Amino acid sequence: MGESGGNVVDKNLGNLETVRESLIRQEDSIIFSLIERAKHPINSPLYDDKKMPFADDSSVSLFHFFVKESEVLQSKAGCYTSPEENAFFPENLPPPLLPPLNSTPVLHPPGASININEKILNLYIETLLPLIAAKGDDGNYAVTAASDLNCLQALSRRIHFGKFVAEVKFKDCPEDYIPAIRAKDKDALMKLLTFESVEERIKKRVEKKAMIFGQDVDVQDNDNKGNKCKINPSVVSQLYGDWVMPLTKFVQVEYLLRRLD
Ligand SMILES: C=C(O[C@@H]1C=C(C(=O)O)C=C[C@H]1O)C(=O)O
Repeated sequence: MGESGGNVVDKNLGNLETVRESLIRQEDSIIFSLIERAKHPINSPLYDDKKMPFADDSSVSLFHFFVKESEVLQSKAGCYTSPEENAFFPENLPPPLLPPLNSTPVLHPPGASININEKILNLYIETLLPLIAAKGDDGNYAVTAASDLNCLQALSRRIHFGKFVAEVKFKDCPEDYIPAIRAKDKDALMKLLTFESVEERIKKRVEKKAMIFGQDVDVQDNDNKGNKCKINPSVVSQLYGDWVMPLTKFVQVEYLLRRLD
């Protein structure tokens, strides 16, 4: 679960720089999880609700079953008491078995419950998987599902971190945001919170990280040029540009719209 480096939950929120540092650290988690997933081919029967009927519930895929049951366990262990974690199947999750830690909530409650995991899940299966996993079937379905869960949780954590980014931006300059929030002007909010130069730097950095993290390392070979990458670095840059950053900004806008409730 969460390892966003400098947990923002029970410290004060810090500033935009601290929040951005956490996003940078989360890039590593996302890229490593994608590299792990790329070890296996797509394994499409895993996602098919008709190919793997279960005795208890024949209408869900093994993937769905794996994610849902993992979240049941994680919920009992208290994972979803953290505002950084959002479940993919939040309905009817069991309560934590341990008493909650005392922490001061950082997020404004109406925006804290924003959850766009359904969108993330669909995009992951429909769009991202075919870009990072080769065609084919190696039969390792359960291991593949565990790997999917890691990718999904890393992506979800990063995208929903937009709530913390938005909170910091709002606190820094409430006078800029309040008129746009009152007017429910999504375009104006999007403009206020967007920093194009930061986004360009992120796309370049994740591409470079994917190239470095995805190399084979040989002790005798100092020059890794020509090494094949385990995931295509330009796909990671595309993933961030077309998807991760737009969704993080979507979360930021949704959060800000509820900021004065
Ligand atoms: C997260 C931020 O807000 C926006 C979204 C970004 C992202 O998702 O990485 C990057 C820059 C901003 O346009 C930020 O300002 O750091």
